[in-house]
Amino acid sequence: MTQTIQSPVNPSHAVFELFVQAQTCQDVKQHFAELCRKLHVDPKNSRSLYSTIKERLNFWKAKALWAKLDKRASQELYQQGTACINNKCLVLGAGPCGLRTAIELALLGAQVVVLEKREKFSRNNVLHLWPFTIYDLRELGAKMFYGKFCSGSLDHISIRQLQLILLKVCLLLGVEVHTAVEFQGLKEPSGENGWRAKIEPPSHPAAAFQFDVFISAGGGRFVPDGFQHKELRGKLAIGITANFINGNTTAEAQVPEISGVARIFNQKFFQQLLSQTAIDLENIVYYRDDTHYFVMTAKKKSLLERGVILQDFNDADQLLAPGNVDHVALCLYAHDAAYFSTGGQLPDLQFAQNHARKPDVAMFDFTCMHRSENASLVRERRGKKLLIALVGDCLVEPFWPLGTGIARGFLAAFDAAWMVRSWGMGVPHLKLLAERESIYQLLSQTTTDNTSKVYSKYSIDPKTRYQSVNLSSIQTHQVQHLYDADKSRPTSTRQKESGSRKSVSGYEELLKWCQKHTTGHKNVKINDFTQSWRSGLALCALIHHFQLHPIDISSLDESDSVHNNQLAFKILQKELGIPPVMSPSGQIDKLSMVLYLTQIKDALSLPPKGRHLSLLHFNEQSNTHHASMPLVSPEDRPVPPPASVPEPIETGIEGNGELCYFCGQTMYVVERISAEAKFFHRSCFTCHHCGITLRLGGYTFDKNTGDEDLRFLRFGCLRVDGQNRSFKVRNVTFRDKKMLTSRVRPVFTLADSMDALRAALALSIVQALSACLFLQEELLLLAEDHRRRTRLRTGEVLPPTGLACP
Ligand SMILES: NC(=O)C1=CN([C@@H]2O[C@H](COP(=O)(O)OP(=O)(O)OC[C@H]3O[C@@H](n4cnc5c(N)ncnc54)[C@H](OP(=O)(O)O)[C@@H]3O)[C@@H](O)[C@H]2O)C=CC1
Repeated sequence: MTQTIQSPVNPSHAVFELFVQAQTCQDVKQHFAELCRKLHVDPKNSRSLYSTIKERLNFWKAKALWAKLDKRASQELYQQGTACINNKCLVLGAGPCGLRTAIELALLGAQVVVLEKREKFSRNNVLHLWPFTIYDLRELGAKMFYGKFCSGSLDHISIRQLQLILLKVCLLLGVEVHTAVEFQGLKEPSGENGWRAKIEPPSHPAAAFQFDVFISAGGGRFVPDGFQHKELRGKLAIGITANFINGNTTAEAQVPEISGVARIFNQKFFQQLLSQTAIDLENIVYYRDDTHYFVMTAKKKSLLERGVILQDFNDADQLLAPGNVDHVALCLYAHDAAYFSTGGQLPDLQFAQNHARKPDVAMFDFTCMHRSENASLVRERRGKKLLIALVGDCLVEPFWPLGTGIARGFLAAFDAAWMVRSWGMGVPHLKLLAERESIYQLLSQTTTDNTSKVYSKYSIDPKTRYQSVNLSSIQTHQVQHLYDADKSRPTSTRQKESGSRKSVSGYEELLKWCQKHTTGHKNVKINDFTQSWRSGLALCALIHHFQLHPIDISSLDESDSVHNNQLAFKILQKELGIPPVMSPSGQIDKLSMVLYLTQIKDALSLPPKGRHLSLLHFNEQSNTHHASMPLVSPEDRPVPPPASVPEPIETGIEGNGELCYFCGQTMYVVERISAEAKFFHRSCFTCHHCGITLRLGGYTFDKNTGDEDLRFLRFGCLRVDGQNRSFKVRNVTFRDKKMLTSRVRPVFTLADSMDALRAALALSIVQALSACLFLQEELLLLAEDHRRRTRLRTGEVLPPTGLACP
């Protein structure tokens, strides 16, 4: 029976009010349970919960919230809450990202259960919000739940408040949120049961929940089984966070916030701080929220001098181990820094309490970032498939000083929900994995500038958020390893155990494939990945065998390796879209060659229409060659050539046509790096002053300010004896003016190289892996470097200079 409640004295209105205003996780859950009781709603009926509450709670204040939630729920892609009607999702972690994902899954119509091991929401630390997150949260009713939400120019919120807002929305949408429940692993299907979770306490009802989607949002240190996390550690940078009680007095409200002051912008401030307090900082931020929140980067030397760190160690873990930190001295350090930086306007600074009821001050090494190699996988046991996806810090830990954490966390939450939608709608698992990984490639590059500004159009559809997104940059054959159908052991274990064995067999397999498809060609004998390819004839033989382009192979001169290689590189780039990875005249690097040949093999193993489009440019002449081909098995048989005239291959243009900024010579993918929108050989990136090889992120630069075209850049070492060096202008001109202003190029570089990286990873060859990890490190540094320079230009706070140094 429908019960409509309109009286202003209706008790359910009062309970609703209590629910809206509740300021602890327990209160929120308790008032929500009470609201359900008052409205005679069974909270277990998750799918109809929201509509029933809405129907029965006809309260003006609630209606304003319903209007917002209805607006979001009316987006077509949710299909009126039926897109995932048959899916059951378990979300690990009730941090902001887990809860935000849960909301989207509920809107898609899935049954959603969230597990959180903490009993309380107690994190005072404050998160920087990008404009789209502010818009998104407003549209979910944030302002109603938390009146102070982003008022005025505020663009931050405490983690605790954010969790409370999202928890309230979750509960209204029928999400079950269980706190004080720890996820301990997945239980494989057995008997009639599907996938379940092993949890603590084991008797908790959530242990019986069977699901087909598992979202891991357990934070930065949580690595679900089957995923590989990569750690990127920069030069030591010690972060300190401190929260002080906000008495919300008028005097406190007048103290200006510090959205970020970095040493390089205010030398005087930091020098005075040092001389008056012996505190040496790289930067400091102050936000006034539920608490007075300070976060700063401190120099090790000053921490040692003030007795915060007891003993000096090179290893960061040892250095910051609890036993090596004097907590009282740390509190004093944070207090003095906060007091000084607010000009003494907060005279009565008292620490707020953390979850352990201790002064809320923490010190950590925040240069260490974790990032998952992939965003998703599908596991199948006993015919039951489970989609697993990562979101939030569990997927990519943010580089703290950039304030990107929650924005990228929400983007990943939307992306994961988009994948679950495809899953619910029956998209083949390899296709949705490939799409998810394609989108994941963009995540670390996202900024407020390169994401859409039309926030009102944001949805879980990636195209509404990313300005340019290629949903198929990763193809299904590249994600086969993310489909784990092994019945006995998890992927991670198998990978660890068989890594090296697979590498060896991977080499052999590739070698055999090359031998098989080049037999019968004069002067071609393949028995390794270096010497056998030197003359270029082996590559030409492969091209000839597969009839990628007509080559008169008998006319090629074995001694003219440069010409032969140039010819092969051009054809392979044109016909298969595979760029050369080395110079036609240079040394052959085994790893590069393996990578190159694997890409060729992969491309040629695809059905003809899956190859590069330009395969269509075969002609009758190719047929002639076909007749003279050696015999091949049916599955290897060359593609029947369509009729058209092949474009002539100019061998005079080398490689992919990019020239090094410094030496002007051609660059190949593996030897190319970039800084300040300039591209150059790794070996050419040297200090102008002393000639030492520079690392990405570990350099400084200056430009000739008198030159309007910014034509001359000088690069050099970061520091010598504490002083920035001065450099003479390097007299180099650009060949391509487009390079001068293009700030987007590093992003393309990243994407290009990530493709190469993924191809190499697919090889599962140990050498390839280690080299690629190195490459990825460089790429991450490159991305940070790019952001760093952007922030430098826009005058925002910068991380300390040492941060970007590898
Ligand atoms: N100090 C700071 O300022 C921090 C900021 N953040 C920021 O918060 C934002 C959101 O982060 P998000 O990705 O949601 O991650 P969070 O760390 O906020 O949330 C993850 C939650 O999952 C819990 N959890 C971990 N393992 C388990 C388990 N096995 N079973 C049940 N619960 C578990 C964690 O508890 P527990 O924490 O006890 O492990 C935590 O409460 C990001 O912007 C991030 O950068 C995140 C962490 C710290």
